[in-house]
Amino acid sequence: MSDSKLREDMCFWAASLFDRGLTGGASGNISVRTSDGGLLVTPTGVSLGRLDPAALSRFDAQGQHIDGPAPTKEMPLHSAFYETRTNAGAVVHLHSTHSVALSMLPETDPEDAIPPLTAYAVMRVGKVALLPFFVPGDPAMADALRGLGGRRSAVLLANHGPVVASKDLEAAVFAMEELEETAKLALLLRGTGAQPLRGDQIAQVVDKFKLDRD
Ligand SMILES: O=C(O)[C@@H](O)C(=O)COP(=O)(O)O
Ligand SMILES: [Zn+2]
Repeated sequence: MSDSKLREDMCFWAASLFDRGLTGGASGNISVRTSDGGLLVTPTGVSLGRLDPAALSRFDAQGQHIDGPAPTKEMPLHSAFYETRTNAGAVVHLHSTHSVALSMLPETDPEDAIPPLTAYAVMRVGKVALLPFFVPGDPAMADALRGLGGRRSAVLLANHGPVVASKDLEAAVFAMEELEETAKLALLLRGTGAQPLRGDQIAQVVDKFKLDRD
């Protein structure tokens, strides 16, 4: 895909996420792989609702900032995803309300923070690891992600928000939407005795769609 189409897509999806209230203020950030192996990255401190396609940060394939404004402070986290999941084509981080709420509940399983409530969540999101709280921009967050060895395409940062990597930007946005909807369902169903999918049901979905889920 051309650089200009990627820029347009980033601004389109960023505005769509912002307009739907999935992240507010200047929160959240997005990066996308370019055809030359570099990255286009949202600038720090800018609302996802007001991105300018001509004002995105650009990195070369060696990870050097080559033009555009200063990138998101979460660049180490985005880089850690690309390092450990070599087929990742996009990374999206938001402060979506229900996911943030779930990250703070004592019963949230750090190994499986977004419960497998529906087949679509299993297909789009997979198992989500809960990472501890870090101050935004702390490179230690990237080290914690590296510690997962690329086994997870989505993580939930405690008291902060979700981060998703996927093959391209549209897939990352779809996964993020499903992660947030599943977190919302989990909160709605809290204390009702509602059951997530059983292991054998998850295995059927994994088998049919040839997914990775360990
Ligand atoms: O929570 C934070 O401060 C960051 O993780 C964030 O969401 C926005 O930071 P920038 O991308 O540096 O604007
Ligand atoms: Zn954030």
